[in-house]
Amino acid sequence: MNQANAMLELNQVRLRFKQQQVLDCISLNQLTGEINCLLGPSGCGKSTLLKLIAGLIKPDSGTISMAGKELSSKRNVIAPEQRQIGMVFQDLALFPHLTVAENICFGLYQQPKQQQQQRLQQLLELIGLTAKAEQYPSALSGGQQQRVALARALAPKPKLLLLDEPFSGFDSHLKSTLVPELRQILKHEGITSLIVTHDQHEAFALADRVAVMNDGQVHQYDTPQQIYRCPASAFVARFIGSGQLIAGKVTATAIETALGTLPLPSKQLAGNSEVSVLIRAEDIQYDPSSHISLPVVSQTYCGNYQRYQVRLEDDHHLFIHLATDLAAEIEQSIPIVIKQQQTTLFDRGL
Ligand SMILES: Nc1ncnc2c1ncn2[C@@H]1O[C@H](COP(=O)(O)OP(=O)(O)OP(=O)(O)O)[C@@H](O)[C@H]1O
Repeated sequence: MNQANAMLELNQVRLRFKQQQVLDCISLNQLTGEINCLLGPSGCGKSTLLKLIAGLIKPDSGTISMAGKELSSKRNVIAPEQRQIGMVFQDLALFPHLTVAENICFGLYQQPKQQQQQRLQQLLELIGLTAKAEQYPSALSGGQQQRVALARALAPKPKLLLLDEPFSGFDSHLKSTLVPELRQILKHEGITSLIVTHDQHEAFALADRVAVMNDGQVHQYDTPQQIYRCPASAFVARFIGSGQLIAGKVTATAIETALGTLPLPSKQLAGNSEVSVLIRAEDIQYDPSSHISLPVVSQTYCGNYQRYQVRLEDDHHLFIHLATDLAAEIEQSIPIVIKQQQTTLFDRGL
């Protein structure tokens, strides 16, 4: 990684709230112009980390730097308003008594009027709301308000933009258009952005790199492709793509599992014969010629596929996705094969 090109650097950042270690040794290195996401379950520390970067909270130890300049450390904390960091919070908080144009120009008051107008027109065009410039927020849809909040944060050209769950409260249909739109706007502006989300699909669609967090720690910081293909921990494997772990036994030539024999991975766990094997629902296929047949415990119709919960020999349950025309009943056995491109193993019990 090119350190000279880093916009945001977090080095071993730690924070406790009373007895709870909320952030534990967080190190990240975000490049200029990159979009990164903090992804993790509720309560893992994502928003707290954003507040530390914004300067609203001070770390117990570690350092936060932006463009090579130290922003926060035990001895030194630069005030939030002096950080050149833009923020969009969950509740958007547009000023209801100001028009769209006035909201967007809010952070530009120190600039000459003509410059303000130029930036305003540029941003209105970018967010596709030129016709709404004189409207008040109450006359806009949720998606339009979200775009205005984004334009307001982008207006002063911050060095870094922090967005906390920018799509919370939006339905999945609206999200599917807003998410790629947001990425396009951020890339067009070239603004380094860090976005908090608990939604994997959102993170994968938005980010160049994703930091997967749990219990105040970053488990993996990598591209969406690497995180999906090569999860660094059992937590990441389960959290991303609804991965499931089943028991496996390593022999000299293969891995024996309840779903059959799988090839040995290129990278093995040292000296461990009892392992957990990552299985994704989409890697399992219906095959009438298979000698492995698993009884159905429950089924859910999901439109373009059917989600079955099946029982393994060791009584553990597994989810598989099969074509909707199969229509298997409860306790009926389904013959399946596993088609994995690669085998991913973890220590048993993780
Ligand atoms: N001011 C505070 N005082 C004490 N504990 C706090 C405070 N703020 C957050 N916490 C605790 O810190 C942990 C992390 O909270 P945080 O809001 O950062 O999580 P999150 O990952 O953003 O969750 P969510 O996705 O639900 O917003 C939680 O256990 C929370 O209860």
